[in-house]
Amino acid sequence: MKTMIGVIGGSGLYEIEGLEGAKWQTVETPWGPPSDDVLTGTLNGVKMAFLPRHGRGHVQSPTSINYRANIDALKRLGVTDVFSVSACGSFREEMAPGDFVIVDQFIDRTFAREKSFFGPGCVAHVSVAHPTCPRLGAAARAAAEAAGVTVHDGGTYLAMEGPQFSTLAESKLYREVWGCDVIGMTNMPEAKLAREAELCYASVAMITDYDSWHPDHGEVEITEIIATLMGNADKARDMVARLPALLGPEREDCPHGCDKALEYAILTQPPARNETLVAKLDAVAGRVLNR
Ligand SMILES: CSC[C@H]1O[C@H](OP(=O)(O)O)[C@H](O)[C@@H]1O
Ligand SMILES: Nc1ncnc2[nH]cnc12
Repeated sequence: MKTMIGVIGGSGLYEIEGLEGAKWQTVETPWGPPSDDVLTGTLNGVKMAFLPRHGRGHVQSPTSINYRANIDALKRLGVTDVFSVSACGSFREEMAPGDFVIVDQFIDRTFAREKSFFGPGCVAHVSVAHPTCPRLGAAARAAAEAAGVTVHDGGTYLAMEGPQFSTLAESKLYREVWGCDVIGMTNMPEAKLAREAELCYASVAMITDYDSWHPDHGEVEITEIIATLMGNADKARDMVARLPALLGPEREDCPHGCDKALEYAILTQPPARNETLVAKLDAVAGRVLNR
């Protein structure tokens, strides 16, 4: 099977460079419009698709992002492997602004978002015990290190609803009691939806600030975040450019089973399925619904 790398660019990363045959493609999905058109092309012989999570010009808030449409659009285009790149606050002294963290766990505190492609008439339960793909995480780490970034391997991402940053009490709770490492507003339900869509998913947290817990840094200042974001985005583009050589143009089945997540997940029996919902699931779950 051919590899197609999908990159979801977070705050500060609204385009990538160097794609051969680059074109912005409009993708229609049954879940509504994605955040923006998708930039497609080829890099080192590997197909690529880039989607700015908030849209070019930063139009969508963490709550208004149509996460289902974004994941569906990437799947519909043929993406096999998704790298999420996000601006995050840090709960760890050693995870400093400018560093990248390869996230491998999440605590989902979001509450105002559509969290599943499935529902009445087609019920499915996938495992998200290990919500990221170790194979992609290793590639992201190698690519970021080659780009000269300080990388931390593994970390728990607290996904908050936003758009306001956390209170001091929340920041301390997430850090001291829940043991989280980074905080952001967008990786949930994105990671859960990627799993439902049988896409391998890795999350790279680009640290911009120390949230509000750090005694020497005070509260989160958006001006500081933006300054750090610009440097981080350059490093992220360098990292992304190195991914095709690491993954290669041909792909085996995922050794961790991300691409078979729906194998036994759908509980609704064929005669009881809702035809309208099943039709909407053509890209996401066609592999198992049409067999
Ligand atoms: C730039 S400050 C907060 C904003 O940045 C992060 O976005 P993303 O995860 O897409 O990089 C964070 O989640 C908030 O949406
Ligand atoms: N401190 C923070 N909290 C939530 N999202 C963020 N994105 C960047 N910094 C953040």
